[in-house]
Amino acid sequence: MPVRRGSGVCQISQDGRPVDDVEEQKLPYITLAEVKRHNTPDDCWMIIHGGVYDVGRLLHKHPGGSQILLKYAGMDATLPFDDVGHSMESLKYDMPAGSLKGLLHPNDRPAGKQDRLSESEAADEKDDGADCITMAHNRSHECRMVLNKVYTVALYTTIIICVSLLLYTRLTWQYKMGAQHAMVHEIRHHVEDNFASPGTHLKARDDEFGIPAWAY
Ligand code: HEM
Repeated sequence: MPVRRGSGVCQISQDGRPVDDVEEQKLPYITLAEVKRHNTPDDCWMIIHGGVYDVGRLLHKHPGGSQILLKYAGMDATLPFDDVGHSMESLKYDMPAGSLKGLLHPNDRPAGKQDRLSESEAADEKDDGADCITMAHNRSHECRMVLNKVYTVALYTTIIICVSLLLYTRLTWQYKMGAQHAMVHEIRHHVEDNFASPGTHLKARDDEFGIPAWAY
């Protein structure tokens, strides 16, 4: 007998307990071929998380509309069901009572996919979750390692460029100064040779123009 619980309906066993556990309901296995046969608006089944549901009575009550459900008639709708963000609770409480016809036959389950409906397999799911967290952790660690390398290479490149610029500036400056010194020497000798006795008033001129001693 179906009764309302929370926002939806759940099944009650013969001794009056709510039947949440699928194993308790002794559901039959249903093959994929059988599910595929129920693919019309009047006879619409679909597989969600390993459970085979008759969604006929949900069609016109479904908040997301009937069209979207019909799109997956006779098919495994687990991925779109999850993508939209439905919770597993939704399957239990929003699905009209008696909609769960059976479990998808193990031979027809996608490899590596767990049936979330039985407890032992729910435990496996937990492990899967832990695996996912470990994988995500490892990935983020790898990402950080790669980023560290990128930052290190960028830092060394910047240092090399700065040092090269400094060296270049220093060499250019030295070259320019050398050329200036040579010019000053040349002018001085020219003036001394032609206009003055060595070292007389030119020294005064040098001081006047601020030409330092090291320039000679
Ligand atoms: C067969 C079992 C399903 C049940 C019991 C169910 C139940 C619900 C419920 C209760 C809502 C409104 C609140 C919520 O987002 O949880 C909803 C919304 C919706 N559902 Fe489903 N649904 C089922 C399957 C599907 C499937 C297979 C699809 C395909 C993509 C789907 C698409 C949607 C969409 C698009 C919305 C509207 C979401 C929004 O407007 O935010 N549903 N469904």
